[in-house]
Amino acid sequence: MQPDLLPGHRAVLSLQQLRNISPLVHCMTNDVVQSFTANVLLAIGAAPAMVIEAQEAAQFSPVAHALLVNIGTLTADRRDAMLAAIHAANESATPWVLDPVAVGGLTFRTQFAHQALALKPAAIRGNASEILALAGEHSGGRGVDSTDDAFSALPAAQALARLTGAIVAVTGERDYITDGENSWSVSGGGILMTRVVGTGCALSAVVAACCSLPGSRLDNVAAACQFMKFAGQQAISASCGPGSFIPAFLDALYGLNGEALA
Ligand SMILES: Nc1ncnc2c1ncn2[C@@H]1O[C@H](COP(=O)(O)OP(=O)(O)O)[C@@H](O)[C@H]1O
Ligand SMILES: Cc1ncsc1CCOP(=O)(O)O
Ligand SMILES: [Mg+2]
Repeated sequence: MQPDLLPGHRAVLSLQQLRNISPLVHCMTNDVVQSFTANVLLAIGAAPAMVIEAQEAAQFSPVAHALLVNIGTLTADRRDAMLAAIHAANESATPWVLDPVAVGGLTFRTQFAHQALALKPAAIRGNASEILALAGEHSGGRGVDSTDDAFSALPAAQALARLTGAIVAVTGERDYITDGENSWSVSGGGILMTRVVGTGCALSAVVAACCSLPGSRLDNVAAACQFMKFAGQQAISASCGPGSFIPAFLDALYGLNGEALA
């Protein structure tokens, strides 16, 4: 059975809090999406900082409102820096989010992802193939892209949430967000969102921002997914291909307002 859609008023509440607090998000993300991720956070009203040196990362994560760990271009040095940042974040109760890019097919990042899972992420955001792989189930995946359907990965997302205590968001044509017991679905967006690089990675950064907000973490993570779906859909209407989508998407995130979301 499809979970209920996140009610509009829940997304509105999260947007108000996001704009009031403007969370500072410590991003440890991949080389491909640094600038896009920073621009998405700024456009929506949060504040990015990409701090990656191990000693600085451990110093910075306790100061930030949230930490993003994205394994898209993982190296041994980055793994060490990420672990240092995660441990420091946990000591200061800073929520951290895992984006398990292309987990499953590649051994080094898969080992790291499992090591990180034991360190209690507040949320995990991935495409369907990534969530299936992380949950130890048979999955497809083609490089960083999913070949599985998000709804088919919902049981794996629920199992992963119960196992780790994280909110798990599995994205695709519809997004599903679960704490293992309760789940929301989020609709919107469009296929053009998969024809530019970094929408998933940037969503994970927005998820991190929303994990720092007061109230229900399940609802706040679902709201993050709703912001991106909604802005994506608006941007698709206003653009004619990937090139014009990106500026339209940033404009739509900047212009998100409660009235439209509700
Ligand atoms: N077929 C689709 N239709 C509408 N939105 C989509 C579709 N596929 C992905 N999205 C949206 O694109 C963004 C990135 O999701 P996804 O492609 O699943 O992640 P990733 O980029 O990590 O593979 C999310 O906001 C998701 O909801
Ligand atoms: C193409 C690519 N290669 C390594 S990380 C990365 C970016 C993936 O971005 P997203 O998961 O948001 O599509
Ligand atoms: Mg991804």
